[in-house]
Amino acid sequence: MSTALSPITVTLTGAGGQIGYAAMFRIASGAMFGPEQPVALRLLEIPQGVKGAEGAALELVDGAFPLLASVDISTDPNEGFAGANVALLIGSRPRTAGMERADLLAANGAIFGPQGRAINDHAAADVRVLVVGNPANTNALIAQRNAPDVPADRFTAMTRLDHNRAVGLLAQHSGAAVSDIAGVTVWGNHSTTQYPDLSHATIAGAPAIEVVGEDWGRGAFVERVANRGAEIIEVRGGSSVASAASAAIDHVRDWTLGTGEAWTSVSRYSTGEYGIPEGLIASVPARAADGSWHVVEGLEIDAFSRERIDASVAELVAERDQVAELGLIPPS
Ligand SMILES: NC(=O)c1ccc[n+]([C@@H]2O[C@H](COP(=O)([O-])OP(=O)(O)OC[C@H]3O[C@@H](n4cnc5c(N)ncnc54)[C@H](O)[C@@H]3O)[C@@H](O)[C@H]2O)c1
Ligand SMILES: O=C(O)C[C@H](O)C(=O)O
Repeated sequence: MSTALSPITVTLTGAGGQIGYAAMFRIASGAMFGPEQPVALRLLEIPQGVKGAEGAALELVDGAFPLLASVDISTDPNEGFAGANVALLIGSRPRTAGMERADLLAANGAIFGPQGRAINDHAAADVRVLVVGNPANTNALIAQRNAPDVPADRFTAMTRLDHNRAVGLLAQHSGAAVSDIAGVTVWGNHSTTQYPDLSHATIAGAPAIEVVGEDWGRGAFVERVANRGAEIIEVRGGSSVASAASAAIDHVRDWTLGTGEAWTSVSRYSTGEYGIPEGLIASVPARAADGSWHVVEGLEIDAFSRERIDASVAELVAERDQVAELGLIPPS
């Protein structure tokens, strides 16, 4: 199919890895921007991962995707982010045996600092960044703080997978359809301190917490969603891949095309909403319109929710302070 629209350039880091592989074919097929919008893919890897990206690029050719305008592979962030409209930062340094949290943050700082600078200097003026690689929120903070010329609200981290998990598990538990569920929020960090909150959620218009009961809705449900990543690792023998790629596509699609009245969960640059310190990349309820996220404001937060949100935000503050001590973000 030929079309008059010019391609949107999407740069994927970690393109030779699992999530990159699962994401790129769906992006090429139109799942991210719709069935009319061509895409140009830029695959950014490190030398050890480049063969995986090359293999995927061969398969992209074999997919004969009508919307796929081009595929380029690079190991140089300055080249890989050149002209990027959307940057999916998936590649990161996983925690290995014996590694302390500070070592993990330092190793990722060495990735996300330079990538932030490359985005700052070479991406398109409208660039939108989604960080998937863990620890996603603090990696996004590092990238954002190293990109002073890019508006801060263009940097986001992925809590859409947590949001989708919450919606999926709520549907499964209640027997409702996913499409009947609204108003779920995941607050805080993409970690086990996150708070999947049903206080404002509805199932077919009825308050979710009344349908499922407070014991489950504020007990087992919260723990299951927060620990779902570990559950997947235990059952699959590896961390979530297709659901993570799908959530990344949902996040960017909503950001670009809008959510309408429904809200979702996005880790975005805080401007102080709900008492979250300014400058943290924290998960909040948000709608998207005209290419921007808008925090859903005015939700009532009861004592239980306040405590859970504060605990997750405290973890983000601690991570921020650690990367500041390591010199990975410039002083504020
Ligand atoms: N936020 C979320 O909800 C969520 C969900 C699932 C996984 N994750 C995280 O996503 C990340 C990727 O997962 P995966 O399963 O694809 O891992 P993977 O190991 O299969 O792939 C990672 C790829 O990143 C590449 N890479 C490493 N450093 C890079 C750099 N500086 N530039 C470009 N590429 C680089 C590696 O070579 C590798 O090919 C992990 O950190 C994982 O923990 C996040
Ligand atoms: O939990 C993990 O370590 C992987 C990933 O962040 C996930 O949520 O599946």
